[in-house]
Amino acid sequence: MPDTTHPAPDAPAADAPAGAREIPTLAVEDVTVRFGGIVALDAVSFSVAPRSIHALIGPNGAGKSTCFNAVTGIYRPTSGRVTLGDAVLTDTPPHEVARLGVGRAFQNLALVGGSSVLDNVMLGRYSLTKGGFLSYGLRLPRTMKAERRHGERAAEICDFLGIGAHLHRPAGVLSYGDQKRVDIARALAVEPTVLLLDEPAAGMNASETADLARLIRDISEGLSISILLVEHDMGLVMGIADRVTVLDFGRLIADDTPAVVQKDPAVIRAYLGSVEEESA
Ligand SMILES: Nc1ncnc2c1ncn2[C@@H]1O[C@H](COP(=O)(O)OP(=O)(O)OP(=O)(O)O)[C@@H](O)[C@H]1O
Repeated sequence: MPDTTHPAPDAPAADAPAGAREIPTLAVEDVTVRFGGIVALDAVSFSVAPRSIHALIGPNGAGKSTCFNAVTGIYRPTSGRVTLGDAVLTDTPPHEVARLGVGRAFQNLALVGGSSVLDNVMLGRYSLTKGGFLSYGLRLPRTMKAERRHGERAAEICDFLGIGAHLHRPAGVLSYGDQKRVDIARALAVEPTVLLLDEPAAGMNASETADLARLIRDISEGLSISILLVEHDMGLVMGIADRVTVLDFGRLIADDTPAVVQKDPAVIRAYLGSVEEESA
């Protein structure tokens, strides 16, 4: 992936919800999620401080994806709640969660490969419009003016992520690293106050992962938003996170700075245990 060389885009357009960029705390409060007899999350609580890079880690099956899905309203917790400032995300339908300031990039690229980079990023933008996707389909004059403005903003975000040169190319022909950037651009197109990144380094080699670490720092510093990151690459996590929450079998076993978490005996045991299970 190329380095990010462009300055951060200006503050969001006037009709974007993030407005003057007050960044609220994301709080997971005593959240339990059960699937039949499986307790995927067991009374988990932690907070993502405004403008921090916060990692959520744990061995396979620890409950990380379940936690992301609870934050984005895809799963309803059995008990507990998730708040973003005053908004209760767990009372909000999934399609409204983006509008409240939560952007999510996915583990498996969910791009429309045959559509242009710009069109893919604009898909994120439609959640900000009053009429949504349908009003654009009808091509009303007012909506076409708004579409131009949204298109300009989407292009700015792509510039910031170093993919501005590819705006009109089909997303599917880009390198894996650049497709990942398109996915992140689409998540940023909702003008989030918190960006959720689900295993962004999966499938990347060491040099792509180093580029990604720089990109995540650039997003954090340039856009001044919070980032919650699920990631298995410990080098990446420990290198960029301000704080690390560790889950094991659905329970929170550590929540501290990277330096403290790395030395935590419960964390070491959880990871060693998972390695022993895999090799047994
Ligand atoms: N929709 C579901 N139905 C039933 N069980 C589920 C569902 N989603 C997750 N689980 C179970 O909940 C537990 C936590 O799974 P989850 O996918 O959240 O873990 P994870 O930490 O994201 O794992 P990985 O690192 O492998 O992606 C696992 O036991 C999993 O099998």
